[in-house]
Amino acid sequence: MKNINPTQTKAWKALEAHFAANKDRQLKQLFAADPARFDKFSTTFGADVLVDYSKNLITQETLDLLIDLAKETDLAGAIDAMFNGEKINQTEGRAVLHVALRNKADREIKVDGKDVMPEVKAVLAKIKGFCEKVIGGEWKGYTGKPIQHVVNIGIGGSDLGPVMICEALRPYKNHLQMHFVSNVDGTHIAETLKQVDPETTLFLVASKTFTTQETMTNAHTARDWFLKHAGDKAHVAKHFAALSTNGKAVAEFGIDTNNMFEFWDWVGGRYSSWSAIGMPIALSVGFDNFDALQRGAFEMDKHFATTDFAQNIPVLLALIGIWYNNFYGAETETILPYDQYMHRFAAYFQQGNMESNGKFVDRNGNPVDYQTGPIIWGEPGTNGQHAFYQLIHQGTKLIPSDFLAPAISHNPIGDHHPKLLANFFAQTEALAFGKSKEQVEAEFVAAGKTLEQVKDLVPFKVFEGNRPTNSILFKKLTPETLGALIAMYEHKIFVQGAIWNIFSFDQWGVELGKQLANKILPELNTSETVSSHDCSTNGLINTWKAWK
Ligand SMILES: O=P(O)(O)OC[C@H]1O[C@@H](O)[C@@H](O)[C@@H](O)[C@@H]1O
Repeated sequence: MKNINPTQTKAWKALEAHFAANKDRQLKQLFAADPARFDKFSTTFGADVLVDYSKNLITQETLDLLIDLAKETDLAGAIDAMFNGEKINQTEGRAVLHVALRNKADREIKVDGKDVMPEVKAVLAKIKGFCEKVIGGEWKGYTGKPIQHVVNIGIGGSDLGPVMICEALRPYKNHLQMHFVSNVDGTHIAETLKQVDPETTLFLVASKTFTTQETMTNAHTARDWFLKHAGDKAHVAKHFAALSTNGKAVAEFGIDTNNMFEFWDWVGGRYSSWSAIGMPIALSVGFDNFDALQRGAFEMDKHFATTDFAQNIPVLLALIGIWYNNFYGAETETILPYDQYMHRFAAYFQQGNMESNGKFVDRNGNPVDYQTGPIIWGEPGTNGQHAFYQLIHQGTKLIPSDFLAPAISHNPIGDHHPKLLANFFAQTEALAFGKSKEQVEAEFVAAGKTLEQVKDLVPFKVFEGNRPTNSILFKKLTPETLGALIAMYEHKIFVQGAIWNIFSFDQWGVELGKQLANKILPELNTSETVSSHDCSTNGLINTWKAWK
């Protein structure tokens, strides 16, 4: 991967000039000037996904300049480096190969000269066999009963993906009851254990490192609870499995290594749902659907790796994001799925994006003097409409938004889906074109008011519009389509990190808090007044000691 400061490129300077000359650009005018704008600025992925990026503050010239930026910063080289297993996660000395986990082609992918595909396939086959036994009822608990409940214990990348995907694929789920415990707050495990039966529960301890405080604490509590009921430690083997890269720690915990499903250090936590970390998905919807999810992602990988930037969906979305982030000064982006099954999708990419590109140091180790990753947030429509859309429509901040919706609902009840989609279509229209003072006045007049009567109210009812959006309409939320959408956002993040010249696959920013918490924990276990910190931290700890 080349090491190029994006702001020093010719393309960046040209983009700055282009922005300065066009910063008052209006979507209304862009659409009025070109009735074919939708045809020019929308594209399809296969037969099932339409990406409409026409409601963005861009022209062909903007896109051409952004593509120049991608070329000048050697995005093509970065893509090749990732797909070929180069150690692009340099601060951890690791390759970045979530694409290998879903590589359905007969393509070798080498790390340190060794093809990783045989191991990937072997673990997938082991997951398949295990899932078949558990789902089929052949895998029995310590009293001979089949498994009914699966409790995944993991956090961050070892939780968010499986939760999000299991929720999104609910229409495909079988009889197994899925539970997810992540928070170290005892409430999370306590409330979960109330719902399950030790005789019919399988615990999955999901941790890449198998050292994460939250996960290990919850796993120990789960094992203690289980042993209180089951008595004999030999029964642990029937009720605990591990999803991890750390075989030694798994064995020390007491999990039978036959029940360990391995992955590798070249799988980033937030990109690990495709690995053994995806076991809850395979258990919940069956291995074939997990495979279909991977196939959808693989199709997006092929598209990403082989399509010209001008038609490359993750590249286009990334470049448009850079346009707002680095030229318009937008701080945040929303992800707004009009699909209740996707209710954790934004939360998933909050980690995916913010942990990847929340970096202030470039690949030389120097602080950057430009903006990097945006703040990602969102909720499903239409709930968001009745909560925070006010600010997107009429606030003072520019919030580029992605709207996603399925054409066909899994639950076609009455007229729910047309109503949902009417909102989906209406919102991007309202955001783009707004409502002018003249329109507001005309509405009042039509309702029998005089302009004099309403003049004080008019300004509050005006929508400036010109708020940019992408619309991603897909046929139905199938495993394949979900896989493709996830991979699309993964690659968008990759493209942005590559252009910003940052390392997207480490996460040192999570370490300091962990370190300090480890230092504070023993201090909480004494009755002494604490004075080793700043006065605020001391004050908080000592008040807690007085109150507990
Ligand atoms: O899977 P383990 O190792 O438990 O890590 C869980 C999570 O920990 C956090 O601190 C982050 O580093 C995440 O990227 C990671 O997914």
